[in-house]
Amino acid sequence: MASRRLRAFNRWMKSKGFQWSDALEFVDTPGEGIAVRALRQLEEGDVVAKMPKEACLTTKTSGARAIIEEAGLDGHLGLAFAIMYERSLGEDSPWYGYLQLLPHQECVPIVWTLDEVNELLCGTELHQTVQEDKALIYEDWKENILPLLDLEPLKLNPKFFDIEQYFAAKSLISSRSFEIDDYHGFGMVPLADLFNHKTGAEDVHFTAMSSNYESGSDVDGSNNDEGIVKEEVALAQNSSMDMTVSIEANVGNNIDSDLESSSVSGDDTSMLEMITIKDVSSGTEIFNTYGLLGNAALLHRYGFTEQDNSYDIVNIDMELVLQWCSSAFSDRHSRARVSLWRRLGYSACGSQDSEYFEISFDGEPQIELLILLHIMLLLDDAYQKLDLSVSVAGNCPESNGGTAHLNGNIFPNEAFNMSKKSLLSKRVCDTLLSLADMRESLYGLNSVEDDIEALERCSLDRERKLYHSLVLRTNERKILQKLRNYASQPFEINKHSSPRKKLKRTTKRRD
Ligand SMILES: C[S@@+](CC[C@H](N)C(=O)[O-])C[C@H]1O[C@@H](n2cnc3c(N)ncnc32)[C@H](O)[C@@H]1O
Repeated sequence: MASRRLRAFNRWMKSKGFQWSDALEFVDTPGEGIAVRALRQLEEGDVVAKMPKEACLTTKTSGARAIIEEAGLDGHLGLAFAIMYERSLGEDSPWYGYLQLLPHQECVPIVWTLDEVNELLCGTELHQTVQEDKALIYEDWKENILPLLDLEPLKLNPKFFDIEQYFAAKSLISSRSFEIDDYHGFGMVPLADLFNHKTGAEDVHFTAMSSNYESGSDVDGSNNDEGIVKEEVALAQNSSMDMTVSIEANVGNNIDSDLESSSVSGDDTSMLEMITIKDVSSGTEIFNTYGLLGNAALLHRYGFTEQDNSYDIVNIDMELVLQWCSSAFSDRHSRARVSLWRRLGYSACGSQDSEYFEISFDGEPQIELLILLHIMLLLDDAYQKLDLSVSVAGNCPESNGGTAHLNGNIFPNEAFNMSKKSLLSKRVCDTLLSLADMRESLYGLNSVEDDIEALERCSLDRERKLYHSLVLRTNERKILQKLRNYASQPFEINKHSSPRKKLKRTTKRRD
């Protein structure tokens, strides 16, 4: 039996022209939220749901469109305003049936208190990011939303637009918005956002027929269907959203089994679709995937983590490397060596303001870090020789990556053949061990064993924030332990090492 809020949502979807397979069951579990399950076997390629774009909550469809455009609220800022605005209308909002199903906010770290952030995320990849996010979100609100409350003709009820409501709206956008198309931009897509995530195990894809102009209501639009392309639509910041489905008897606008035979199928640019990408067994949850994300990114955007997430990474900030340098060498030495490393065409991840080196799930450091440490530790003679060759060869064009230089004539040291193994001298390994200790010290006084024990004692239901932050902490610290193992027995490890996975940096990026 569907919960009351689900029944209301089903009625709302029906009234708005949503279509979904009667093989989908929406399951509402108190404390856990909603999941989608398969009531019967689904086959690869089944269109299991169709969502009208006009029924999605976007800056174009919201009643706040004129205010948003007049105030120049772009992107997520505009969408957050649209959500707050529709919420402020209560039952008068065309999205009331949808909004009543949503949680007030998602438990992502931006809605934690600053004390919780500082206590629970200390040392993790998210600590600084979330501190910065909270400050920036507050600034955005103060600069862009607050002034609108004073505008007489708008008559906005401040209660629905205060900072707390803004954070709540931002948390919903981060955890459940999709990029719809060029016209709508990001938006809330009812039904599509009911599917939970499983890393690397998607059952469905979310797709849209896109065209240059999407809406007849757009003054500039011309309903030109030329160049229609069927595209996978991304869940918010991600490249794709995959899902698994769950079952329960739907009331409302159920469509007989396979929606592909329905009248709206085909190149209909006004509809979004959910399509199974593999067979799904009866009775199992249907998952989407929000991308191949490590726990820092999962917690940051969606408020949960996964045990044994092989997409986890730890970063060593350039600042930490420079701290180590200044404890071992003069400032002049450090500056000159970093400068040579850069002139050879190397760089770290991130921007110049916040550079970092990745340590993979297996504990393998990014090669650029090894090369920097190698150069830092070169004896003066070798350094002078290398510096001279780089100068003679002229400025290294940036397009010519460091690898080419080191493999070619510019790097004269024969031993320097770019394999990780050749870079792992005793001194480089010792430095890696020091860096691992320095990085570890950021977690505070608790040992990793303390954290593991705390996690075992922790209840996911009652202490959600603590639980997920402990999963993040312990997994990061296990990677640092693997880095230590790597640096302690480099040749053994390198014999078996696999190519480092190229992982997308997700935690220090500004959304
Ligand atoms: C797009 S919504 C999915 C539907 C959601 N369960 C609901 O109740 O509406 C994303 C949110 O669902 C939850 N979620 C999704 N996948 C999860 C997972 N594998 N483990 C724990 N929570 C998950 C998280 O709270 C996340 O922010």
